[in-house]
Amino acid sequence: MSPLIEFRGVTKSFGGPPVLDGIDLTVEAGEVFAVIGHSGAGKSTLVRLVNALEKVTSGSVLVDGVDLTTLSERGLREVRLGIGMVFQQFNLLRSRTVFGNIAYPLRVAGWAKADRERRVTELLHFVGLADKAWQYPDQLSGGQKQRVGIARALATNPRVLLADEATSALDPETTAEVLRLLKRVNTEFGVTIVVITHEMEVVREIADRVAVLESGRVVEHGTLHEVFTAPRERTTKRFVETVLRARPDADGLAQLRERHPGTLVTAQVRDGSRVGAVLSDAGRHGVRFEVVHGGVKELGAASFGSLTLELVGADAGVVAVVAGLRAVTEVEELG
Ligand SMILES: Nc1ncnc2c1ncn2[C@@H]1O[C@H](COP(=O)(O)OP(=O)(O)OP(=O)(O)O)[C@@H](O)[C@H]1O
Repeated sequence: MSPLIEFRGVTKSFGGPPVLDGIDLTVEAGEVFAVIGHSGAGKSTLVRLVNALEKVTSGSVLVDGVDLTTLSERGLREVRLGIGMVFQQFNLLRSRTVFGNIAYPLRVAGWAKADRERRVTELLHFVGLADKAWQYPDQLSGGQKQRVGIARALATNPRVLLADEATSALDPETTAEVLRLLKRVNTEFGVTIVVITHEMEVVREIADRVAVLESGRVVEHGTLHEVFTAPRERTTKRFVETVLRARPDADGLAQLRERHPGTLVTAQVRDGSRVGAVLSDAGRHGVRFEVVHGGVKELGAASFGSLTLELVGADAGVVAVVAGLRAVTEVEELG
């Protein structure tokens, strides 16, 4: 892979204190890169720098090796042609049909009528809306509108798709559908995707790598696996916990204790961590176990999660099982 988008020491201010402060990030060609952060962290500003809707205050943004600060307005227009954008509120033209919306950027780019029709038809099939070509945006559901938005963004064959909170206006099921479509855009067309979101579930579903933005700074970044399984920063840990409640909180623990007087431990579960093998051996130590909290989710090609277990048996047996678990994964005894 090679860098397609690079932020080098980027600072952006609108006159007051910086909204982005010393951003160094690289998005590789062909990946899905997510930027997660709370409202006001600077996410939208970060993507607007990529298609030069905003200009850096200092530092530089490179797209395909070209420093945007060196380009004329004409040069920037050319770069923008290679970048598609998908919005939270879809931004469709209400007065145009689905077909007309998808064809619009092709008109602007001067495509001939026959080429436009071929391309739009192709895209309508790709996003599964061939039967809606002559409907108007107001006749569509939110998920359908976003599929039109994605088709329109892809019309001119961009190399990069910027999706700014593209699923934030959608319910969870529709969100999953739209994310699957974005993933297909990435795998079938090789389009590099930058996803801006405040939802860790979106990151889990789609991203290869993720950066966590807080008050204009990247506080943590890494592969999906790194960030989910070993988050370092408080903000990141909180985001991860929104996807998977790693261990019971204080109230939950108090309730669990009432029902489960045995030893409570939380064990991390990953592919190949052999937690199951250790537990199936617990009987040999005279220990029974019960899963009382937790969950396991897919993370790219792997699984991750945590299980809180009640272990019941003689002290020596419980100690042996906990030692067995510790030999294969991280274990926390809940006090
Ligand atoms: N054109 C502008 N002029 C002045 N301040 C701006 C401008 N655009 C953004 N800001 C400020 O920059 C900060 C970051 O905004 P930004 O929209 O990038 O954050 P965000 O993480 O995308 O948040 P949200 O999800 O709420 O949009 C905010 O404090 C915002 O008020």
